[in-house]
Amino acid sequence: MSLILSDTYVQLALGSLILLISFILFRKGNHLEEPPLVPYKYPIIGHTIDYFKDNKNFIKKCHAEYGEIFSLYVFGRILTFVGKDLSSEVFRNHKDFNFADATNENFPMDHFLNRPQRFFKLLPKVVLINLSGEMKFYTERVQRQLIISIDEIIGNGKVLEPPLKFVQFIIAKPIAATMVGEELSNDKELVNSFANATTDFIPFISVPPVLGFIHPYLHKQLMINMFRYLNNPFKMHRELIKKKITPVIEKRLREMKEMGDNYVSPIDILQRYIELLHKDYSVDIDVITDYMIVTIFVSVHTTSNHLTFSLDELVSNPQFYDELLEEQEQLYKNNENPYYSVEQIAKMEKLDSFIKETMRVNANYVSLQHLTLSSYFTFSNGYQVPKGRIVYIRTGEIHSDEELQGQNADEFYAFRYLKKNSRATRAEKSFLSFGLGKHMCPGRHFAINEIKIALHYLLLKYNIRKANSEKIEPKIRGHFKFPGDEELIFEKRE
Ligand code: HEM
Repeated sequence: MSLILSDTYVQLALGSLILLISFILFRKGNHLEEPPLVPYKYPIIGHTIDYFKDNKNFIKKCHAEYGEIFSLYVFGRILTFVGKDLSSEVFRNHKDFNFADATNENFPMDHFLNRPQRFFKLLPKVVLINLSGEMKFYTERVQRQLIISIDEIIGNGKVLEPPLKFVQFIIAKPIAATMVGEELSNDKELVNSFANATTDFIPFISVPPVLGFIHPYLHKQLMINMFRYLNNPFKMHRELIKKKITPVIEKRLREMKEMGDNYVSPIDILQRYIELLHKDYSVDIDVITDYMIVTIFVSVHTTSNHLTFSLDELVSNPQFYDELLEEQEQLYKNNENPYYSVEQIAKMEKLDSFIKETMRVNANYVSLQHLTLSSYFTFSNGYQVPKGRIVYIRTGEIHSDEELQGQNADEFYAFRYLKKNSRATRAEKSFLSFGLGKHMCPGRHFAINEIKIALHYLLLKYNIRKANSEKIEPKIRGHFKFPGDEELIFEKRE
């Protein structure tokens, strides 16, 4: 028997038979009322080329022809897309759909770090309670560090090209001060790793999932192996972060043990992780390092991107510049203290509306992918999706819908949200840049405050302009939007 099985042809035949049976069983087992699958010309390739070539117009066309919910065949996988009528059902039913699990399919961070799935479950709570919930402790520190980093990076004036590269450094220092304390945030090597750790991941995210044409699992395995075995600058950042935080963690644990109830806890996210994860004053430093890495990953690049988008919109829409500047000058004049309080920052209402409008128009056309967790899910219009299906939200369409956004939704209007009780951090089904529902971004209060403060100081200190008269357009890669690379000119104001 073993002799027969060892024959390559017999093995191949058996393998094919198993595949065929599984395929038939899969087809037979799926009695669901699935959303329409948009027809495609080329087998295997499906809609992949149209989807990546001109995502916005292709999705628009499919919506016009197939309605609120439809499916496409992209990189060997059926993906379902929903718009303004059904998206809230995805966010509301968080036991049926999960964003982190869908992200994990293409970008398995837990695997990269050799951790089991959902290892970092403390993270959203820590961010919500200890960062966004305790903003008053961080506001002054963020301003102090932003002023220093703006001075270090732009000084008496500079041309930033591409701007995002510089903005990452401006943003990384105050985030480092919040995560690991102000003393460590003076360490240039550490801040460099905070600034670049995420960007150094981008080559991995950008690998086109061609193996997905055979099976999505193969692409995931390729990414994990590339990450683990190829020369990888991200590992260098991780080692550096570990080296820098280790003595601080050890010192803090020693003092916590010695001083007991008299220990005055430093206020930063590192301390929170130490307190939550230590056992008898001993902690696995690799676990804390990985928590730090994931926290950097969700915070630095997202905030830098949106600050850069804001600068691009500021110079591309000069009609709003003077009014935005005036608000900042008023606030500055009326401030009697060296730094602003959370309440004073809340008064930057025009700036808040401007940032929200920037986020609205620069959202990815489709985003917020959610993996279907339950055996199937039935939408209110009767269509069903099976377990394992990734459902995308047509965010761009929702963000440019006149019924939801008001008049001229395709134009940039900086004061769209002014006096409408519609802050950038508010949960609204018409504004999805921070997601919605149970998993809505818990760091949004911190992020918006940091972007506001950075813009406030930049507007006061510099005349900001672009080199030519054309509007700076975002770079589009498939369904992703990135800030443009065009130079931004910062001239010191008198
Ligand atoms: C402008 C900057 C930011 C943007 C646009 C952004 C956007 C998002 C989005 C779209 C989600 C998914 C929400 C969903 O599942 O519905 C998310 C989740 C998350 N964000 Fe942010 N984010 C930003 C900044 C930050 C910052 C500064 C932090 C923390 C320091 C942070 C921490 C998190 C965490 C922990 C989650 C996971 C929440 C969960 O799974 O329950 N984010 N963010």
